[in-house]
Amino acid sequence: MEYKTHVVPVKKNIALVAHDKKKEELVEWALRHRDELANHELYATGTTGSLLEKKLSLPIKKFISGPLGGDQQIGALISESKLDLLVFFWDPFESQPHDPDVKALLRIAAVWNIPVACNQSSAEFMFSSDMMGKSHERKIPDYEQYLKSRPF
Ligand SMILES: O=C(CO)COP(=O)(O)O
Repeated sequence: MEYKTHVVPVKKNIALVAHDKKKEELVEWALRHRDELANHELYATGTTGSLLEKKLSLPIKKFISGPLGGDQQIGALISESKLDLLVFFWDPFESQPHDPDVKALLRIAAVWNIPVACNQSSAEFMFSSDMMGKSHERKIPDYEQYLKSRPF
């Protein structure tokens, strides 16, 4: 795969997602980082977004609920380079009816090389990075080159 450079702005597009038994942890983390979150554009799956909006009193662009396709909507934005960070507290102890969608979201985040925080400590690391407060660069797949490399 050939890569090219994508410039991520200071004001980042951040997706926030948590499975039901992880929602409390995400809310607790988000409340501690409310001031930083307020500097960015926030996105979330339906239920997570409604809960965070209530607790944080910050505007959040809400997709539909995860089991109905919200993970896939977030994945679609990642593949268009419209999301810069993913905070996804997924539940390692519960299988989900939409496990294939969860796996697909994590895969597409890896393909497009976006930082993913899967729990409180990785989210702490992410938000303590000095990259949070400035523009930075990220390598993303070069789609034009990819097409040229196809044998058809
Ligand atoms: O299921 C989810 C992520 O896989 C989250 O969906 P909700 O935010 O709607 O609960």
